[in-house]
Amino acid sequence: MAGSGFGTLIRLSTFGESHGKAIGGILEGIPAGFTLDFDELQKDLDRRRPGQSAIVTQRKESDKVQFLSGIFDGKTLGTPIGFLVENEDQRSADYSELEKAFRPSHADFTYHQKYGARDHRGGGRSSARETVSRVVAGAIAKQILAQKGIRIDAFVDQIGSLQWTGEWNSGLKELSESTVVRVPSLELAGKMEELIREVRKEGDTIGGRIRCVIEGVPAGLGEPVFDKLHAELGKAMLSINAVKGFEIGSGFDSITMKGSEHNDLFTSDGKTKTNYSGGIQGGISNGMPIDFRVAFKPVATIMQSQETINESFEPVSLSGKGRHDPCVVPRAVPIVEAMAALVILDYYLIQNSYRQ
Ligand SMILES: Cc1cc2nc3c(=O)[nH]c(=O)nc-3n(C[C@H](O)[C@H](O)[C@H](O)COP(=O)(O)O)c2cc1C
Ligand SMILES: C=C(O[C@@H]1CC(C(=O)O)=C[C@@H](OP(=O)(O)O)[C@H]1O)C(=O)O
Repeated sequence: MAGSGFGTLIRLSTFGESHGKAIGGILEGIPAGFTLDFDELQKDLDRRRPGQSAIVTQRKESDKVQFLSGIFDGKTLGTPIGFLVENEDQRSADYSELEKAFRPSHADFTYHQKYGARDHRGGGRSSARETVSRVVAGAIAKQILAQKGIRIDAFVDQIGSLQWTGEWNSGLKELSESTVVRVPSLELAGKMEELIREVRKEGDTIGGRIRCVIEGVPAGLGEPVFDKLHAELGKAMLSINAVKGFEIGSGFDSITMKGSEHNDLFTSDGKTKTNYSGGIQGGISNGMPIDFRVAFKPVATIMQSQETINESFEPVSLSGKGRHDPCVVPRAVPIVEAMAALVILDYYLIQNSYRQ
């Protein structure tokens, strides 16, 4: 069945439900002979892990990855890399009401309509628990890209109406990662954390935005016309749970600009003075930083009573149970980086296949 695999030369397939035995994946196309840094990989998993701070879901998972194939003596073999991460802290009884009723705006209703059968425990396959596999695969891709001088930095730049308006440079990454929210400002981090705590106290949720900057990408990556680089990045980002928007470069602000303001004028080294294109023109990277933003909704499970319907479409009221994120963006930062890394490595290898 379509839907659980992503990519062309670098191809990730994932499996698993939130309250099943394990989550895992098969990653194909990783070149042979690459020495993996397993501590670095675990760091990315820890950045995504539930229970990492007081402002995220309190489900406690160790998220230790077990590699089953494709790696020998710490080096990739070029064969499929099979891996899994066990689920350790499911509390499935919290979800018994969801066997028959649907949470408004989660995926309970649509999974039921599509398959006529679903694992209602913790949202089953629709839970963002699945993204642990993306982070394992993306961390491997990110390490390979780093060796080629390509770095991927995502960070939170908005929660609710609190927005970071500073100038990004990769030197800010350490600062942003030192805050639980993952925003590059200590002052704003405090305000954002406070906002998330308040929202959680009200039993509610709030949305936010992640910006991602990819530096060191050579000109030439991207496959027009249907597989444009920004189209693939857009698909990768929109496949992440709770994502509602993707903007590259000037994005929706371009609507009100004139060509004379918006054109990125060349400099003598083939770069451009401005980067409204966000590093991609005609679906092909132009050598400038790739720069995009991803909008996340306030997620569905709220600890307040709401009217909904059951499987017979009768009205029932439902109040969220279980352990949930009041705001998902701090934990989504490594997921955005992982999906970006899978796309860039895939397109890098495709581009190399054109060259002798
Ligand atoms: C890191 C992360 C954590 C999430 N945690 C929750 C959560 O605790 N509760 C919840 O209702 N949704 C959560 N979501 C969102 C749901 O997985 C998502 O809304 C659901 O699958 C429906 O899909 P859609 O919102 O993309 O349409 C999370 C998403 C991400 C990226
Ligand atoms: C467990 C994780 O996050 C989960 C994402 C999620 C959801 O609905 O997306 C709902 C909550 O868990 P459950 O699936 O048990 O309801 C979160 O705790 C994780 O990211 O590892």
